Amino acid sequence: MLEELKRQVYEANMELPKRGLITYTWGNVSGIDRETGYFVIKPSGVDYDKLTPEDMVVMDLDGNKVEGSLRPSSDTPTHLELYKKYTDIGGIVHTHSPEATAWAQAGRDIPLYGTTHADYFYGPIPCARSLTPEEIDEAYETNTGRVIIETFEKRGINPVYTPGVLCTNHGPFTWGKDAAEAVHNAVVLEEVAKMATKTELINPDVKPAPDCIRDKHFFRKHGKNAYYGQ
Ligand SMILES: O=C(CO)[C@@H](O)[C@H](O)COP(=O)(O)O
Repeated sequence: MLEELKRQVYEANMELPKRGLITYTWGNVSGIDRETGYFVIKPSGVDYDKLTPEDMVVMDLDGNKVEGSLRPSSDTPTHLELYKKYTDIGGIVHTHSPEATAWAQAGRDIPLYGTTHADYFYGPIPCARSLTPEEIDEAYETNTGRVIIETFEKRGINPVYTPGVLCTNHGPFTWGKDAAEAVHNAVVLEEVAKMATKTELINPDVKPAPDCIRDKHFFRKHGKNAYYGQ
């Protein structure tokens, strides 16, 4: 089932090593078919050079495996929480890309310092709080998804306009209208993280760009209602 979605998700997963975003199996991509409510995700722990479209695992929104001989990614519960909450999201990526993961480990938002950032993210890329020991022991990946949602709700951030987040002590998650766009946003997030690190090294007193740069660049590229087909 969902052979075309499996192919799209497979190809999106294979883009991660091509773009230098992952080492070994440190990452995963999924995509959802909103008609069936099933989503397709990379299997856990499989080397990327051994992956095939047939290896992709099909899950339902109750967290049950619908099809697939392999175990779904260990981050599947995080993808699941985000798909259940945000019906505009069609694809999700998680990586341990080094620049973005360094900001996540530092527990810092990535400030909006320039137009490259503003073209894709309407404001700082938020860093979700670390999980409590109880949350980690209870259900690490599920609670990672819930803390992402908590971060966006508490800070009034629109996940359609800011399609990415850093998870403290872990790494970045990005999303988009489909798996390919989620990967595109993951690549941009890593580049923006790299630029921000260098920006602060060059000028430790640097201030975020004015809101007019954010507004002009983001909405020029995405429009107020064009994002995700809204
Ligand atoms: O953070 C972790 C493990 O600590 C995960 O994100 C893995 O890096 C990816 O695992 P699989 O997708 O292969 O299960």
